[in-house]
Amino acid sequence: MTSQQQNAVLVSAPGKVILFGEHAVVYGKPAIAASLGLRTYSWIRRTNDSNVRLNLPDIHTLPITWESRVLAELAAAHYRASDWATPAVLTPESETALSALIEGVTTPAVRQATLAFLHLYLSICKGRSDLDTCVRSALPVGAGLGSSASYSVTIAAGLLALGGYGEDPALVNGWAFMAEKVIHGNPSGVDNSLATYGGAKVYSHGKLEALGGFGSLRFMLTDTRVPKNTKRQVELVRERKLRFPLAMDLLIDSVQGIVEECKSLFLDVEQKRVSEDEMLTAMEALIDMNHGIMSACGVSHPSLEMVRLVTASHGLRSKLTGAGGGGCALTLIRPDTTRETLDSIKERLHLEGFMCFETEVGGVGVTVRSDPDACAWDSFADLPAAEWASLVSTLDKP
Ligand SMILES: Nc1ncnc2c1ncn2[C@@H]1O[C@H](COP(=O)(O)OP(=O)(O)O)[C@@H](O)[C@H]1O
Ligand SMILES: C[C@@](O)(CCOP(=O)(O)O)CC(=O)O
Ligand SMILES: [Mg+2]
Repeated sequence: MTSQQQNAVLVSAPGKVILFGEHAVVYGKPAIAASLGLRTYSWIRRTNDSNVRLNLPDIHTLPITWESRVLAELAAAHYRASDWATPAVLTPESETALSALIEGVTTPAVRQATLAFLHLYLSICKGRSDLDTCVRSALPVGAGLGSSASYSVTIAAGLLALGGYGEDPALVNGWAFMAEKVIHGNPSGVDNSLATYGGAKVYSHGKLEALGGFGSLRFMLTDTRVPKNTKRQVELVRERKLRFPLAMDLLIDSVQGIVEECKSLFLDVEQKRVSEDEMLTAMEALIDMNHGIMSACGVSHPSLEMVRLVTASHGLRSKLTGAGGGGCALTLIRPDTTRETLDSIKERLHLEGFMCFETEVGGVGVTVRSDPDACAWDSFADLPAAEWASLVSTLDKP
């Protein structure tokens, strides 16, 4: 633990893209995922105004403010036994107590984010610090790119650093997982692990293993802008699994097979047993198979099928990525795909109201800065989107 408390921190953490294994990973199967170049930024500073303020300009216009005294009383009543060094889940009793603090907040997205923040603040800071927190993301929120996990990681890392409890990634990841539980219900842990550690990895049972080969692939992401909620999507799969266990267990096992096939493909390329071209063709088949299984699990959406259709008409393969039901699709770009082809795919998808982008994968995980320049961001919340994007693009270059 670095014992020095900070007055202000600027924390950032990446979103993620899942290549294979979403949903099945909730049932203990491995998943292949990588961090994204798009990140969430949390700016947290101490104040002496007897308040705790949370500003979430991406999803809520006004900051939400609590008196620190009220939070300290709540911490004494419900968080007495909790300890910053031991990540703990939000209990139903504490949730009821916290809900009373956000009675006026009716939007589910804002409630989930606020509850997650309060749980971390009360566990780690125990209501003892007056704080201003502002979170802004370059990621689309609720689109399958792990915004909830990068949000959780930045809050956890920021509160731990501000309290002088150091920057231990395992601890940050542990608390972020608890915040993800507040937002998702039953997360696998893949998203918060990627947001904490970054890179291109295989995630299995809480552990990450580096995966060579992934970084050399090129992808396009398409945000269908159809809103989805991960908690609901995970529940849908669970309901279907309860209703049809014999069929669903086999589908979930097949996803594990796809992940294993992908791992061995990367190995084959590394050891020159297959050519790059053969690997890409096989990868395309795996993308089709994984998407088909997700569709059979009930988590596709007509908008995602539209992305598949449009990209397939230009010879490219796509699958949903993340929880599905809307959100993003991932398209594998072949090295011989021309700029004109990509432009015409994007043009066609824009006509559907979708947004396409290409971004780096495999960059750094969470970073915490406490230098005055980075932290004196008084206009953090108010900068117009374009200026804000150009400011953050200068930070966290891997
Ligand atoms: N920048 C942000 N500001 C406030 N809340 C956020 C932000 N990013 C994520 N969240 C929280 O995470 C939720 C989205 O999580 P989720 O449904 O898992 O989608 P995803 O993780 O795929 O973006 C939001 O509804 C909100 O509660
Ligand atoms: C569906 C799932 O596998 C990934 C969810 O990712 P996202 O919240 O849609 O970015 C759930 C999980 O792993 O916790
Ligand atoms: Mg999420």
